[in-house]
Amino acid sequence: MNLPVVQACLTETDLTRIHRAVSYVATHDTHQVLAELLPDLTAEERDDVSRHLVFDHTAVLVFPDSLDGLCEELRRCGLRPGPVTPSVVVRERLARRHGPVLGDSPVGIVHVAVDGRSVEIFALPVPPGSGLEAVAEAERAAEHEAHAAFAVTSPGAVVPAGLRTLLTERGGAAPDGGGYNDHEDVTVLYFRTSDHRRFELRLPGRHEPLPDPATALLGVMTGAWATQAVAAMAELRIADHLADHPGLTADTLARRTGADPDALRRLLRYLTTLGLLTSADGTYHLTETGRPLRTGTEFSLHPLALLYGGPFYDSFAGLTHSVRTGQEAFAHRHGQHHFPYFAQRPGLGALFHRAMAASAEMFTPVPHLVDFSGVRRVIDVGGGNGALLARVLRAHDHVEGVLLERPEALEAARTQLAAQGLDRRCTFVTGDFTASVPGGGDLYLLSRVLHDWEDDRCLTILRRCAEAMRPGSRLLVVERLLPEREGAWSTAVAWDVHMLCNVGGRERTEAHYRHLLAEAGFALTTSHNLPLQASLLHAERM
Ligand SMILES: C[S@@+](CC[C@H](N)C(=O)[O-])C[C@H]1O[C@@H](n2cnc3c(N)ncnc32)[C@H](O)[C@@H]1O
Repeated sequence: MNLPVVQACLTETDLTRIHRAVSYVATHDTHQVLAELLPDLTAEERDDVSRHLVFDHTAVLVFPDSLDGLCEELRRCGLRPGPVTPSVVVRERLARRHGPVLGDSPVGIVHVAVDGRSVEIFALPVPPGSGLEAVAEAERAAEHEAHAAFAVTSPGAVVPAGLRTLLTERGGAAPDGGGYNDHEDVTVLYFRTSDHRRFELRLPGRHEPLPDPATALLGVMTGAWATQAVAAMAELRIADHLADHPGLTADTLARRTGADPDALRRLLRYLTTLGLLTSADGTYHLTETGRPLRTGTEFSLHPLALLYGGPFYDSFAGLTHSVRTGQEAFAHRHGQHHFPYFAQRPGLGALFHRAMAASAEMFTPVPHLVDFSGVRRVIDVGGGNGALLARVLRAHDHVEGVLLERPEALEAARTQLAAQGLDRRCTFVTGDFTASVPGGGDLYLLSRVLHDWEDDRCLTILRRCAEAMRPGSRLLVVERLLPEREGAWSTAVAWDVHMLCNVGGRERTEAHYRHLLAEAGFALTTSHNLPLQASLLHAERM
């Protein structure tokens, strides 16, 4: 007997993609999908998130001969398709990507139930001779419409707002459109993970849409304006005025800072939207974010605001030059590397050292993370204004210090340590760490030095240290570490571009430092997290 010939409506590839989606839904729970999509969230954060949402479905776009044929074929495979409904959103997205070739071809949606969840199958019919084969091929390769979807289970506005913040700021996901669907009374928000996978949040009710792509991009593009607004706030010492007299009006502030009242009011309004000030009834107050711009406080960010809005800002305009050539734009723009440039301009040099001290909070735990019992002498190589060495000497009375620096920086260090009564326990040495490093230390410090240089120069500095050290003596490295996973969020990623553009150095992963240290004769033993996303690497001279 001849069996009826069943005409396949889906290609083998599309059928496999549907089966893969079904098996994914059947074998993954909310936790597993979150872990796959957002590996940067901690386990606690994922637990928190999964209290407010559940994994609902995955989606796949296929290209059957016809929508009826698709449902028949799904049934033949043992799947139970629901009714086909038209998909306006996916049709529009396809039309945007492929233009008029799409004509008025419909796009259907059909859901297949899988263990209480579902697979959402979008289908663009591609009958033979329709001319849509190239569209199908391109879409299969790019998988633009594939996504995982979570249904948010907590009603109200608070949870969705918190989820958005956590997913974008901690999870590294980027908003990718969405909108309100009034048939279902659901708001759908799309996100892209850092490795470009797409997921969707389905929120019951109407919620603020995420910024449209152009608005989001404009926000990024105008970041330089924010840098300058903060620098102007620093130059005018607005934070000091408002800290001394909270609730000043723009007119009073203008009189006290010598500014134009209308222009200042406009600046203050912008700073308010940036979160540095609040305003009520025409009076202004500092926020917690604005407070570190006060001068004369420990860890004041005032000098850093001036530096980032000043010479480093100018050279950031040459970032494309840096990217084309691999050379720092600072030297291209100012004619010299920043160390000699600042050295010839004492005001700028002093500003640089004060700016480095602004982040000295990262050093606070260092004296307690290391065993100093057998340490008599600590050598701080490129010690800047001595902020780290001072903390070590203050915490450990029996330790004496040696600070190696360029001549112009040594005075700042001497003054700092003298102000704390520590200069008698410290020797100040002028020198060049690429030529030699003082011997006789039990412990060596290299804080925020290696990130200033490319690998070759780092190896030279590390080898000079190794030559000065006895086998078994220790080296501590303080740096911001790049995340090992490409695409993961970290402040080090932005600073790496700053190092490229302004300094000619780079930020590195822990593995990169381990490799450099090994090349120079050190074994990296442990690492600790420090405040401000810095790390302390412990290495031993082999
Ligand atoms: C980024 S700062 C870090 C300062 C300090 N260790 C800290 O963490 O605050 C780098 C320091 O290296 C010093 N430096 C640069 N080239 C040097 C050289 N060839 N020899 C000694 N010190 C140098 C600079 O003067 C600067 O103070």
